[in-house]
Amino acid sequence: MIEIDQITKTYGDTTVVDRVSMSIDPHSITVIVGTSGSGKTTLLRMINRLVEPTSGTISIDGQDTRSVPAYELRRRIGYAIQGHGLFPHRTVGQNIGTVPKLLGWEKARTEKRVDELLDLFQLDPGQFRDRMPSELSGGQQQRVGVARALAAEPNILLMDEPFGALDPIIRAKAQQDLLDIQKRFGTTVVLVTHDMEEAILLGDKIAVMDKGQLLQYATPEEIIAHPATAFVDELIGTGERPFRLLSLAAIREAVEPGEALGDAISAEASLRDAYAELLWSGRAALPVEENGQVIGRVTLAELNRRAARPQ
Ligand SMILES: Nc1ncnc2c1ncn2[C@@H]1O[C@H](COP(=O)(O)OP(=O)(O)OP(=O)(O)O)[C@@H](O)[C@H]1O
Repeated sequence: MIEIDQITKTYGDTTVVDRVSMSIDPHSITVIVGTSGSGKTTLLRMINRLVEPTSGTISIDGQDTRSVPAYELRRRIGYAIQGHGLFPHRTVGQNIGTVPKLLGWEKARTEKRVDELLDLFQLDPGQFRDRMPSELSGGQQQRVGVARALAAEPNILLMDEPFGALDPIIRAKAQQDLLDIQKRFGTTVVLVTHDMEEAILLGDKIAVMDKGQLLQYATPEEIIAHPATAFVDELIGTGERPFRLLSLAAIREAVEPGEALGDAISAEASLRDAYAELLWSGRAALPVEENGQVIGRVTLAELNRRAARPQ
């Protein structure tokens, strides 16, 4: 559990983070979203003390972070940033092994971990371990950046616009990777983005910041249904609300018994995907398949119901 209590950062007369309090549950993904300059990065960096708070406290599992040397905190907490921040003159393997080396892991253990992470991110170790960062594509560099942040098996991973520089297809893949990895290791992830779509896709909880203040901290469903202020509403995009609700759930959750005509859709796709397919194909229902078997259908009527404002 990360407990942020009345945390404030001022530079001269300017308050960039203003008495923010929030509790972050372990094993969850929390997304901090807001416009440029709202204080997201500053808030994130106060968690690992890359930025020292002016006042307020942050504790991790009950321990005040000020009681731990900053360098030790930063070895314990993974940190990945936009543009990956890899060391240009070190190989991929050396980059990923940075923190294990600082922690004094034995060479064999570090090498094993490096190869394991490369495998996990679908980069063949034999092919990629000894390359320099400049010999990788942007998407590959970004994966190495996240692998490096995960190298010492941190319980907490901080990510600052990690997917900002990626094209839409690689970005969708990287987001899915993150969801899979988070599920597999149970890492507590705190991620900064200015993209509400990404926040809704990834976040168990979303923290909306504006001008240094935390306007709302709630589940995506709650934020879409009951935005705390006009600014939060604007950030969600009024015209997008029904589609955002539909994109939160998989088709599996709305399957009902019965038949439908035409090509089936995967139960893993989102309700938003089902809605698009229903409109595009002019059907009132789609067959739904899972593991190659039709398991029922999803109907336009049910999606209309689910896209309406929650009561
Ligand atoms: N070291 C610093 N000295 C003075 N002002 C700073 C410093 N670091 C950040 N700021 C100011 O604090 C405010 C918040 O910055 P921060 O980087 O936290 O915002 P952000 O929400 O992450 O923005 P972006 O999405 O553009 O990265 C900005 O107005 C910025 O200019």
